[in-house]
Amino acid sequence: MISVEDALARCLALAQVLPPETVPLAQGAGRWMAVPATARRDQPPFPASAMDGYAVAGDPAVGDSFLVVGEAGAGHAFAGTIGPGEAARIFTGAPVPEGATRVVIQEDVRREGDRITLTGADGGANIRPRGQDFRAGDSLAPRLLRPNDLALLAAMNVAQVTVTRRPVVALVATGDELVMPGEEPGPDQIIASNGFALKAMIEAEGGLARMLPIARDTEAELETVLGLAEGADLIVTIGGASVGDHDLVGRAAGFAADFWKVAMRPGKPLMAGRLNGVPMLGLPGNPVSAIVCGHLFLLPMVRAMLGRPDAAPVPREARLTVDLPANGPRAHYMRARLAAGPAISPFDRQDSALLSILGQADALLIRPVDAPPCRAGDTVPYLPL
Ligand SMILES: Nc1nc2c(c(=O)[nH]1)N[C@H]1C(S)=C(S)[C@@H](COP(=O)(O)OP(=O)(O)OC[C@H]3O[C@@H](n4cnc5c(N)ncnc54)[C@H](O)[C@@H]3O)O[C@H]1N2
Ligand code: MOO
Repeated sequence: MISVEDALARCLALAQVLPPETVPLAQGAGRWMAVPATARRDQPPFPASAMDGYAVAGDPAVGDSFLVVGEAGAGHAFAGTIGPGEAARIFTGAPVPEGATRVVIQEDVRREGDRITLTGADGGANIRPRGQDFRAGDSLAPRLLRPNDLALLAAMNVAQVTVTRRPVVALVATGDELVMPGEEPGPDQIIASNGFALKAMIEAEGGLARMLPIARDTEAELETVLGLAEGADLIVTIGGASVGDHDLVGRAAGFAADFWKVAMRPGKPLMAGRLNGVPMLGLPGNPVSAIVCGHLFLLPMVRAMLGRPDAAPVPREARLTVDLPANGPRAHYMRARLAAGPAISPFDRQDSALLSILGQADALLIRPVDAPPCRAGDTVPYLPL
């Protein structure tokens, strides 16, 4: 058995960064930027009014009056200059005319014909300086593109964004006992569940998951289904990783193992290697084992293929709420719940078949190999789920 750290390093070494591609901005959501983007203009490109009102010069006081000599709207500048005693009607987003130094909001003005008199003063200049948001040449560093980033890129006049090609991950569930949700299981069958969590996890990270048909427990069928994974950047099998007579994944034709078995709980039978040259991760079948290994190894591989520098999970720290006994020779990733503090409470039941517990968990409390007993109040590492 190898350590979790060694297993992760080996998984990351199997994952190569994929090539970039250019997509229209409207298709950029959830994609990983491959190179920085550069603003092509200042924003705002001119001093802009922040309010509806009147643009005036100087530092006027209540009671002062001005002649309205023109109008500036968003998209329609006033070409003239504002001199002493003059004002321009102005609207939010409009370029502030030459000579004007502040915008008096219309609530602070009485208008009679083409004259205005100040009745109040909100005190602000109400002018957004040119380039206050960003300047031409400013750059946006690579990131997973969220909706806010797309608006920023659009404002920068970046119409297309260069992103890493999405890693295509083929998911192959194995086992005679499995049927898909909605099908009628036989008396000795269960519903295949793990692939649904893994697909959602992969896609939330910017990958594309292809769920292949369930492979029954014969070498021939496993080979057929693995053949359908052609074109995938990463093949992920679920189940059939352990030592039973029907655990066939490690013996699949074309599979060259890099490692098998990791000193961890859950997830001991994890394996990785290449299937006919394509990186392959063999997840254990127990639902919690498959999903925990998905967080610890599969998502880091997806991130590495995207070219993300932050591929490996980074543990955080929380205060333990209960005493825990010494840990054994396998690192334990205990399903746990976080509270304010943060405080962390492991669930009493840690069987790796319990999806109902995983559903209530929002963290994995990490108990390192051979960790001594812990007391309530001790600081412990965890990974958020
Ligand atoms: N003698 C030993 N037996 C086992 C060992 C061991 O070291 N020695 N390891 C145990 C551990 S730890 C795990 S984890 C499991 C993993 O075994 P496999 O990867 O071979 O998984 P299966 O046997 O195929 O399935 C285990 C369990 O999970 C259910 N399963 C499988 N796939 C799915 C799926 N897609 N969705 C939902 N549930 C699934 C399957 O029905 C089994 O109940 O081995 C232990 N045994
Ligand atoms: O360690 Mo196995 O991965 O369920 O319980």
